[in-house]
This record gives sequence, C-alpha cells and structure tokens, in this order.
Amino acid sequence: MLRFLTAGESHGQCLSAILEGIPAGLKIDINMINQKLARRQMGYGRGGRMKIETDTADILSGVRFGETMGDPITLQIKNRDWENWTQKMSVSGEPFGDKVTAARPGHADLVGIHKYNRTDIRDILERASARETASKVAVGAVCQQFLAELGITVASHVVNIGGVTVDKTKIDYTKINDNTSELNCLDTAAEEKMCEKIRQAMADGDTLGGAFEVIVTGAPEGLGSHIQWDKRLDGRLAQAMMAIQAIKAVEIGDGIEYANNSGSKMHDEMFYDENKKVYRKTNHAGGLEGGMTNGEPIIVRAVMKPIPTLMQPLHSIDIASREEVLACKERSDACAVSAASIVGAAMVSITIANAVLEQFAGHAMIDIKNSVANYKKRLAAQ
Ligand SMILES: Cc1cc2nc3c(=O)[nH]c(=O)nc-3n(C[C@H](O)[C@H](O)[C@H](O)COP(=O)(O)O)c2cc1C
Ligand SMILES: C=C(O[C@@H]1CC(C(=O)O)=C[C@@H](OP(=O)(O)O)[C@H]1O)C(=O)O
Repeated sequence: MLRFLTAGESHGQCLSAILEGIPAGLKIDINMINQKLARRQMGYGRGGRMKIETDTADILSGVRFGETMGDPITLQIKNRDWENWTQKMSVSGEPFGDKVTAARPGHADLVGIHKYNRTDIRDILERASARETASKVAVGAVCQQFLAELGITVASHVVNIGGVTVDKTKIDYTKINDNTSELNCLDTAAEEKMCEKIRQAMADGDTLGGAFEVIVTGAPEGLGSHIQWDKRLDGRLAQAMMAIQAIKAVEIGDGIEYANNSGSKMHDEMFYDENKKVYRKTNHAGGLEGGMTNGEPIIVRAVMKPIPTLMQPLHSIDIASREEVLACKERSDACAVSAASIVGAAMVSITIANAVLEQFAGHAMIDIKNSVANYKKRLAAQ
C-alpha cells in the first residue's frame, strides 16, 4: 500500500512530504521531479509569488545512489519567500504584524478560524493555501516514475478556462506528454483566447476557473474492484481529484454527458479482432467499468472554481470588529487552471500507483514487474 502525508505552511520554511510504499530498486530521476515542479509554476494568470519561487525538491531519505531502498521517501521543497516572512511566521517569537481579519468568500478563512478557534486568518490561510500542491506534485512525480517502469503513462491538459473550451477535433493527443505551452493546452487557437480571457479578468480585478483532463495509458485491465465501495477505482480517483484545492467537480469518461443520452449511444460496444482479442471502438467509459480499469485509456476530468482572492474584493465581514467590509486582497493568482492540471496528473499518478501496488504487492521492483507480466500473460490466454 502507498501512503503519503504533506506538511508545511505557504510562507513557512519549507514544504515536506513523506511517501511510503514505493518498492526498492526504482531509479529516481530528480530532474524529472524538478521539471514537474517547474511546470506547476507556469501559466499565464499566476501571481507575483511565482516570480519569487523556483521550486526544486531535495530528497532527504529513502533513496541511495539514485535508487529507492523501500524506505519512506522524504521530499522537501524550500520556500524562497520565507526570508521575507521570518518574523510573521516565526515558530517561537512574539506575535508580529497585523492580523488578517477580513475573510475571503470561497477561501477557508471564516470557517477555519471558527473551527480552530483562531483570531488571525493567517493561521488558516497558510495551510489552506495551494502552495501545498507543490508537495503533491513532487510525490506524484515519484509515482509517475514508478508507473513508467511498468509502461503506464499519466499526462494532463487544460480543456476550459472561463468558458473558453478546446476544440477536441483539433487536438493531437500524441503531444500530451511533452506539451510545453504556456497554459498546458493542446489547442493553440483556444489557448490564445484563454489568455485573452485571463487578461480581461485581471484588468477587471476578477478571477477565473476552468477544467482539465488527465489521461492514463498502459494501465492493465482490472485495477480497482467492484466488490466494495472503497475499492472502486473511479471513486478513489474522484476523491484524489476533489482533494485538490478549488476542484469542485470530477468526471470519469463522458461524465455529465451520461445524463443527456441513452444507453445505446453511451456504452462502449465490444468486438473481437482476428486474433480473438476483445476491442472497443469507443471509450465513453473513460477506461473504467465496475470500478475497475478495462484496458482502455483512463480519462478523468476536473473542474476548478475561480480563485477566491479578488483584486476587486467581494462583500464580507471582519472577524474582529464584526463589521461588514470588503474581503482582504492578498497577493494572488488570477487563474491557476494550468497549475492545477499538473497537480491533477500527480494525484492520478499516486492513485494509480497505489492500485497497482495493491494488486501486485511486493517490496522489490523486480517482483512487481514479474507479477504484472504473469498477470498479463494470464489475461492474454483467457
Ligand atoms: C494551483 C492553485 C493555485 C491557487 N492559487 C490561489 C491564489 O493565488 N489565491 C487564492 O485565493 N486561491 C488560490 N487557489 C485556490 C484556493 O487554494 C482554494 O480555493 C482554497 O484553499 C479553498 O479551498 P476550496 O476551494 O477547495 O474550498 C489556488 C488553487 C490551486 C489548485
Ligand atoms: C504559492 C503558491 O500558490 C499560492 C496559493 C494561494 C492560495 O490561497 O491557495 C495563494 C497565493 O499565495 P501568496 O499569497 O504567497 O501569493 C498563491 O501564490 C504556489 O502555487 O506555489
């Protein structure tokens, strides 16, 4: 079983993650982890913080001479901005600086101070901040390397920003793994319109959300299970995606479209080829039937709400004076869907890696590879 925890505040010293369950004998490419971290920082519409940070991961445990040993892997990403926050974020010093008291609608501010009995919203926003997603991406990058050893790839792309959508017929999905476009979008014409939409939102002091898609290829048939609610892989993927800050809807395959169409149009018919292998001509199911992978690409789509911090702030309340005020305007992103798409791929990688390790349990890479190969041989003969 794979599990991980993250720790760290947005303006604290660093972000940390401990990942346990990666088998021994996996070569770790630190450059690949850092490339994913850099990709998460990109995207038109991101705020001033991204100019301060250059995220890279240090591996503090679990890897020796570039290879995993089966131990927990500790990953650490320093916050460069911390230097500017040493007093405000001091672990042992006296309280310093003004308290944040004007709650932002859509952020964790108000409910957080109520639940945790705090008087400074900073005590909540520091951990609620999606700065934490850098840890998720570092953990996801290790899982992606594990999956790649088994021929499984995970990639994502942006499909909607503020209502500007990609034209699916124009997309070349073979480019999905090495797409370096500004917004991680595979439709250049749509991306230009998305950037314009973001520019307009920023000029208006407003923010935008959108949607992205994660595609997994090469996953063997039968990951996950129909036998219990918490073993269903579609449910676990949805939970992993919804656990990303600001993600408010998840679709598997045709998702919401199922509501509008009949069974004859929406189910993927099965055929035999000349070698008596089952194949399908469509993938409405997004690679999952009965909570299990069916051998087709896994397709997960997620919707991100607009960023809660607006430069034209919304109506709110001051938690200290109880007066009606405008919400605080911390430095902020105007749109971060492209960053979220990288986080989404990371969370899907972690979830699929966990499902693989459940099914092909082992502590050494060689055992897992053999186990996967035997399983595939058995399926091929069936
Ligand atoms: C990559 C990323 C960047 C984000 N940047 C900001 C930001 O700059 N300002 C902000 O108010 N919210 C930002 N958010 C959204 C908040 O973190 C999120 O809305 C908040 O934690 C409340 O959680 P909820 O939206 O899931 O309810 C970002 C989210 C993601 C995924
Ligand atoms: C720091 C990151 O995102 C942050 C997420 C975030 C929020 O409220 O979620 C608020 C902003 O933080 P700051 O006030 O420091 O500018 C973003 O920059 C990051 O993605 O690395």
